[in-house]
Amino acid sequence: MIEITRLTKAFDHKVVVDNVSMTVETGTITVVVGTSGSGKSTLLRMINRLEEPSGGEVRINGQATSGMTPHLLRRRIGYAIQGNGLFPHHTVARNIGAVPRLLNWPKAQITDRVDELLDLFSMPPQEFRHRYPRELSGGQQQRVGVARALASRPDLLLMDEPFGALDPIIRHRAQEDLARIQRQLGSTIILVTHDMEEAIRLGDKVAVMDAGRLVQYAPPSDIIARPATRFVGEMLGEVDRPLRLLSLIPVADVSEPGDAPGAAIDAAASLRDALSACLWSGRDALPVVQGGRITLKAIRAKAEQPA
Ligand SMILES: Nc1ncnc2c1ncn2[C@@H]1O[C@H](COP(=O)(O)OP(=O)(O)OP(=O)(O)O)[C@@H](O)[C@H]1O
Repeated sequence: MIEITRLTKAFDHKVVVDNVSMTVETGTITVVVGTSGSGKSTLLRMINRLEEPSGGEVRINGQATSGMTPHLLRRRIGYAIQGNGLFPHHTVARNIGAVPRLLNWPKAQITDRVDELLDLFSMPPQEFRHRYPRELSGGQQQRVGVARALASRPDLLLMDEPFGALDPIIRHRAQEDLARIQRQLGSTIILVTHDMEEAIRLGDKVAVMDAGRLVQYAPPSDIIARPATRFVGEMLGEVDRPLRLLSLIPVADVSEPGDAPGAAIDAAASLRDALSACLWSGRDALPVVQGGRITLKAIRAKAEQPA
């Protein structure tokens, strides 16, 4: 568990992170979202002490980071940034193995870990292990950057706009990869972005920052249904709110017994996908692959503004 208590940072008397408190549960993804200059990166960089707090504290599994040696702290915390920060003259394997090497892991264990991570990121080790960063696409470089940050099985992974440089299609795939890998490894991740769509898609919890303050910290469905401030509402974009809400709910939650004509939809698909299929094929209900059906009426009820 990561406990952030009254964390504050001022640069030349200007407060850029203002009294932020939040608790991040082990094995979850927390996404910090806000406009440019709201203090997101500074908040993140105080967690691994790339910036020293002006006030407040961070505890990792009960231990205050202020009492740890910064470079030892940073070996326990993975850090992935936009543009991946890979060493250009080192192979993929050497890049991924950088921290385990610093920690003096035995060579065979490092090789196994590198191959395991490459497999996990769908990059066959035989093909990619010996390549240099320039011999990879932007999306592959980004995956290697994340694999490197995860290599030593850190207590925590901090990610600062990790997908910022990717085009929308690759970006979506990278987000799906990260969500899958996080579930598989049970990692604890704090990710910074200015993209609310990304925050809602990835976060178990979303932390919204406005001018240095944490204005809402809640699961995505709460953020959408009950934005705490006008600023949070603006970040969401009023028009898309029902669709965003539907994208968080699986078909399985509102399917019912009964039949419907035409192609079936998977129970794990979102209500947004189901709505899309209904509209596109002109149907009022769809059969569900695993049995039962999903109706337009049930989808609509879930998209209405909560009372
Ligand atoms: N080393 C520094 N010295 C002085 N001011 C700084 C320093 N680092 C950040 N700031 C200021 O602190 C404020 C918050 O910056 P920060 O990078 O945390 O915001 P951000 O929300 O991550 O923004 P962005 O999305 O643009 O990266 C900004 O006004 C920035 O200019």
